[in-house]
Amino acid sequence: MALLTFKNVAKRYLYDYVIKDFNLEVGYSEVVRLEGPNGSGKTTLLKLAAGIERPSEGEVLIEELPPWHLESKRKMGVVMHNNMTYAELTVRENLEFFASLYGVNLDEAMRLSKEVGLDKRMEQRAGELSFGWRKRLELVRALMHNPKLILLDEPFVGLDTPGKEALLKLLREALRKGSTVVYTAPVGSEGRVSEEEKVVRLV
Ligand SMILES: Nc1ncnc2c1ncn2[C@@H]1O[C@H](COP(=O)(O)OP(=O)(O)OP(=O)(O)O)[C@@H](O)[C@H]1O
Repeated sequence: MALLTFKNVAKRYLYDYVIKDFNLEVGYSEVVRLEGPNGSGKTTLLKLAAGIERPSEGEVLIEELPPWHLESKRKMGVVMHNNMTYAELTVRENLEFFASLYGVNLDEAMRLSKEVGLDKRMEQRAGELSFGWRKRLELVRALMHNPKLILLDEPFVGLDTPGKEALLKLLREALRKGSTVVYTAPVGSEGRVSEEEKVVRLV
């Protein structure tokens, strides 16, 4: 059984098809890079995998269930362009809130925070963090429950070298533990999650 399956998937908004007849099987401990120009449907594919959007045709599955199923949601960690952490809460409050939401111990969030240097910013409000530090917080928020499937929309965009290194540190650790990573990247852009990643080109 694959971890993530797209079976003859199409997505259209009104009459315009963004995705047509898309098929992909992603296995365990794999890294898949969805690469394509602006507007090719990368974000749409991630939204379909995350259950944020439903396909117009075909089927998306996380193991054997649709991605909007609660059991599927528990298996995934998602970082899109919009932040899911709360601007008005401090870093610590956000982590406490999401840990209770996921029903996990705060220890893992604290450990991950330390790995990327967020431990020194615990009392800062999330809304006051710079782009790169907010991204680190989003990543810790997405990884604290050890998801099997990590979905990231253009994770390298806007990060400086230390930011990219922090991102790769956490992702490589998750991969070693058996997680799968699916991420999008603008065509020709730099930054790779893994040497052995599978590249899916969109047009
Ligand atoms: N909610 C929506 N309603 C209508 N059209 C949409 C909607 N969301 C996306 N689209 C259209 O779908 C197409 C693909 O968008 P998508 O964001 O998936 O592309 P992308 O490859 O991620 O692009 P980028 O690299 O610019 O982020 C675009 O033409 C976009 O205008």
